[in-house]
Amino acid sequence: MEKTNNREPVLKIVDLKKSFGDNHVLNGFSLELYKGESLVIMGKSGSGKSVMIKCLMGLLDHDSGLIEIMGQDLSKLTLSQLNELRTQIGFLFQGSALYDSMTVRENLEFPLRKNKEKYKQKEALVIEALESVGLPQVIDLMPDELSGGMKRRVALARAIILKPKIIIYDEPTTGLDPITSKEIIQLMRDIQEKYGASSLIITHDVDCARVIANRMILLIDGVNYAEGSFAELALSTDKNIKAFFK
Ligand SMILES: Nc1ncnc2c1ncn2[C@@H]1O[C@H](COP(=O)(O)OP(=O)(O)OP(=O)(O)O)[C@@H](O)[C@H]1O
Repeated sequence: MEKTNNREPVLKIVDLKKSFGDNHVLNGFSLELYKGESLVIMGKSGSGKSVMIKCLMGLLDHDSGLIEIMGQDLSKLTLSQLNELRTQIGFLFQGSALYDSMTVRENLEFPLRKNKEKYKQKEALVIEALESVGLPQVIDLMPDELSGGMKRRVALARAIILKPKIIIYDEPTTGLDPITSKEIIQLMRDIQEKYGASSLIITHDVDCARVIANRMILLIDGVNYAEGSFAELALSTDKNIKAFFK
């Protein structure tokens, strides 16, 4: 049974630990993501952000700790339950990650292929998702006919096509110029509003964090080094925190 309400997190990580041999990447990382919230995670390169995402998507086994998605303990799910849960999570991969040999339409149909009901409505769903990102006209183009910003929009359309309750953004503005970055950030806000989803955003981009974050966590040495609003963290005098806001 779904236990989501405003006070119960849609996503909960408690004391997550993950090592690769002597490389202790996550040493007790925790987070709670609430309904309708945008939570930004910032951490240096190599601090374990991708490892954390892989653990919470069930793509990598964690050593210890709890991961709960919409009230369901990930470690207790069968593969088919896990796959079902994954359909409720939209994922914007670093660098868009569209399939180059498929048209935009085929890229967007891809997440629908395992759901017979949704697949029947694929035309309407593809058009709706493309309209949400302002690009209905590119439906029959190939990815290499699109600009970087358009590719990111199409990738975002693919991430939301199943109307997910949680959207995970991995470096959503990386590789984009400042104006296109602003457009993508605005789009993320529009989508948050339209779909009422909760967003987990991994980013190095301070401007992105400033605009989008309701709350932030700084990940250092595999733990939550600091948490707070953008304004609270940006005013900190701690040198490790200040380093993020230079
Ligand atoms: N499958 C793996 N096997 C061994 N070590 C790994 C594996 N995946 C990640 N690591 C190690 O875990 C650490 C964290 O890597 P991770 O990719 O999570 O960093 P990140 O914070 O996402 O970095 P970036 O911002 O550059 O993407 C690194 O030291 C990396 O070498």
